[in-house]
Amino acid sequence: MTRTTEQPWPPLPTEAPERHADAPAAGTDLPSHYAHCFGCGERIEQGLHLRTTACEGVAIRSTFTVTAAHQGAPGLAHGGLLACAFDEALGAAVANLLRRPAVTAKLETEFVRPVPVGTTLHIDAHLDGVAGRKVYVSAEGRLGGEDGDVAVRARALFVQVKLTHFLEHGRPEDLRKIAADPSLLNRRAVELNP
Ligand SMILES: CCCCCCCC/C=C\CCCCCCCC(=O)SCCNC(=O)CCNC(=O)[C@H](O)C(C)(C)COP(=O)(O)OP(=O)(O)OC[C@H]1O[C@@H](n2cnc3c(N)ncnc32)[C@H](O)[C@@H]1OP(=O)(O)O
Repeated sequence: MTRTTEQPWPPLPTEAPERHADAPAAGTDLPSHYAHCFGCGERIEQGLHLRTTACEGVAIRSTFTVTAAHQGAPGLAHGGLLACAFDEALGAAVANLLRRPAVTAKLETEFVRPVPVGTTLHIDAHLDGVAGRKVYVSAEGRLGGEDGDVAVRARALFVQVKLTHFLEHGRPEDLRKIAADPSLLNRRAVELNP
């Protein structure tokens, strides 16, 4: 079986991603983009509670601590939730560094080592290339620290979208909740009307 990482990446010619002039400075802790996001939201008790910091260049670093609520096999993280953690970290890289809203079109994950409950996964995500609205981004997750063994690799295609994407497709009652309490959404993450 061919491993994901043996296939060319990005899969087509791209331009080098350019960090937006207003992207958060390296070392800045990035707030959750939405309080009810399963990946980073503070209002989801059993969510992943990813924490993300901007790095130099076109990179970010996230941490995710696996809890008993995230099990697949006894004492081990569920692979789907690990994929979710990477979706979140990759999306945070795209949105915060390019400052444009984008959604995941394709996400590939490679599970290299089991991730036990109680482990903190350190996820380094970096933008790899841009082709029109398409943004190619990849990440590695290490066990226990930035020098730990790689447990998961992921790469994804994000497609930049307009604000209308969320307004047209989002459930009206959730959009109304944001209108009533704008603090649920971090509007500074991206330029909503570039
Ligand atoms: C008031 C609200 C404000 C909100 C503000 C938010 C701020 C956010 C801040 C911070 C976020 C950080 C964290 C987020 C983390 C979580 C991210 C997620 O989980 S996102 C949910 C899951 N993903 C979806 O639900 C997408 C569903 N899919 C779609 O909506 C469409 O398919 C979409 C937008 C991806 C593309 O549709 P088209 O009609 O716009 O464009 P077309 O022409 O189809 O595709 C564009 C290009 O991409 C290629 N493409 C699309 N899908 C592809 C695929 N699967 N594989 C390969 N290429 C693909 C196409 O071939 C095309 O390429 P060519 O330009 O022609 O070269």
